[in-house]
Amino acid sequence: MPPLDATTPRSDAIVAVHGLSKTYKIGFQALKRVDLEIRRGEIFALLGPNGAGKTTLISIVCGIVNGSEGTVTVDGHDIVRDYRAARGLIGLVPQELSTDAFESVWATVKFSRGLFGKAPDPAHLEKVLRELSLWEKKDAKIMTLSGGMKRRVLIAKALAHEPRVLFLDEPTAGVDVELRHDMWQMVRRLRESGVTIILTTHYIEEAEQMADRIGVIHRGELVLVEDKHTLMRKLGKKQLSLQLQTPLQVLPEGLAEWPLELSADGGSLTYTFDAQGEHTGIAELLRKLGTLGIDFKDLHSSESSLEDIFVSLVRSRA
Ligand SMILES: Nc1ncnc2c1ncn2[C@@H]1O[C@H](COP(=O)(O)OP(=O)(O)OP(=O)(O)O)[C@@H](O)[C@H]1O
Repeated sequence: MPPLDATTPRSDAIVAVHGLSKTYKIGFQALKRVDLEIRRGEIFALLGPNGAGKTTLISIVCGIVNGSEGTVTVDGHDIVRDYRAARGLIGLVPQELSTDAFESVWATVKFSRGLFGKAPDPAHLEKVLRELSLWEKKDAKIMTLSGGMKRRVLIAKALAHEPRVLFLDEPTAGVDVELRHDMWQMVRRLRESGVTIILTTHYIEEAEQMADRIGVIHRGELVLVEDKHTLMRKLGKKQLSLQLQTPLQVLPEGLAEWPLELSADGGSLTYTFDAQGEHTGIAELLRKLGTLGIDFKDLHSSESSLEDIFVSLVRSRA
């Protein structure tokens, strides 16, 4: 099925992926004709269960893995024909640090910039290190840093050559809450400075907090690309819970046609309805309860989270 993306006019795209497939040598197809356009200046979250193909997709765009079919351009530069120009626009924050542990923070970040043939710019590197709260550690050897600091070094390395597009592969996997929030703030600041951000994550909360748009990848297929708020509105459900004055033993017959659930103790009724629908049915339900003599002492409503939506999407395709 093609992704449900009616949202991206072409001229906006800073990364354009068309018909991208990847079959690994062992014959496993990790990506199936993926079409995706990332808009200039957005934060795009790529969600998917383990093994869905997120890292494969990122690795192809960054030139680490070769695609089998299809094209990818970064700001108009084809990643194969025009590799150096395309790669120079990209910063990649991988999951693991593979830098020499005996190097200082400053040396490793300086080296990263040099890799892209950029002229030395100590002022830029200082700015990056300061923004990541690494300036005090600039002379420390990588091996002496905490796990959180090492993560920051990964980001500093990726930003050393002033990329226009930053890929973050599971940026906050295994980091504590404080660092996670610091990272979110940093990502937002980067976006404000005009950098386009693409992140993969298992943490739905991260996508919910950060992303402008969300792509869901499942078994190598991009099954959906949508504006975050539209996604939550479109696929979200709302629930109305009523705390009953007197517990019910069973759901009365008069309510059989309503999508209602009675709690195990009979003390509350939950009504699930389409959050987007014009007609919620709440007024009728409350009238019906009145005529049946069912009184309630409290009521509250809740909306499904992105997590509920994601789980039901992936489940429906299992
Ligand atoms: N070099 C390889 N050779 C063969 N199969 C591979 C190779 N690299 C990845 N795969 C397979 O391709 C599929 C997609 O892997 P990928 O790492 O892209 O998934 P992912 O969505 O990033 O998963 P995770 O969230 O676990 O990191 C997996 O089934 C994986 O086993």
